[in-house]
Amino acid sequence: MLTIQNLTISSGSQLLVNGLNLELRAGEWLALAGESGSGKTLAAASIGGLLPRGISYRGTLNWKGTDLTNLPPARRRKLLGLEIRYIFQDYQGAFTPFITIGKQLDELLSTHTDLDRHARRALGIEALERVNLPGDRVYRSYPFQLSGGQLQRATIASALMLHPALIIADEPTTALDSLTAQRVLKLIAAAKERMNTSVLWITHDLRHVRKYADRVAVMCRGELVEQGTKDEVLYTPSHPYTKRLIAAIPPLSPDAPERLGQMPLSRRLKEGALK
Ligand SMILES: Nc1ncnc2c1ncn2[C@@H]1O[C@H](COP(=O)(O)OP(=O)(O)OP(=O)(O)O)[C@@H](O)[C@H]1O
Repeated sequence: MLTIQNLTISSGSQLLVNGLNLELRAGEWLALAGESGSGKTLAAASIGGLLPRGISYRGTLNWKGTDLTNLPPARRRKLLGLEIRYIFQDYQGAFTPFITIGKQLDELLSTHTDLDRHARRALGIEALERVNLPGDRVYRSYPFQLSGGQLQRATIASALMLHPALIIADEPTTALDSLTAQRVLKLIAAAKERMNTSVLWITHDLRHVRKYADRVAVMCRGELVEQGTKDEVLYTPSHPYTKRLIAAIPPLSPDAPERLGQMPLSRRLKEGALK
């Protein structure tokens, strides 16, 4: 479905991502993990043509047989409205501040569908209710009237509303408290089940990976150092960097750090340090 081959991203002479190869299948949740600065965000941004100014790339990006590197702007806008949707860590910037959530959902629907005003409103409210928000009220609200967690759920409602084939989620839970983060993960997992949506989940936190991902790819300093099924990467990591990343996962229970720290890695994982 999505194939990335030999993706190289640079800023002037500085190489930021080096020869990345990745494949994402329909209905699959791929976690792209790695420490801050390892190139995850840039790799994900290149898929939608969203690289910052001054950053260039080469390589092959293929989406369902379409070459993403040479898309005309109108086709790219349509692709990003309908088929591939991003969810970012900075959900505060996802909506324009002084336009109601409803109007912004309505604009998206009127751009990409032929639905009439009533059907668009109903669909917008339904999308908000699917992410457990009080649909009618949030539809009439301005972004600044919502809490951080509500706003992130509204961005997810917007991203899922048109049943995209791929969600690219760039650390969407980092700024949320852990309960809200769990809720967001569950919402995306439910959408994956319901609509066979593929998920590219960018994270530096491997704790969430065990529960939700099918496969894991690990980046270090711009290079892919390891990829495989979740179990392969988490339980039998082969690269020293992956081993360090897993060893650095904080234990879940505050009263058990020493006990967990003394356990062999495989047992720590099984005991839930990665839930
Ligand atoms: N606009 C830019 N201009 C120059 N260098 C950049 C730019 N954006 C990112 N970089 C550099 O590219 C490298 C990869 O950055 P990227 O944001 O992809 O990392 P990341 O793995 O997503 O990190 P994080 O988890 O902190 O988001 C870093 O060294 C970063 O400093």
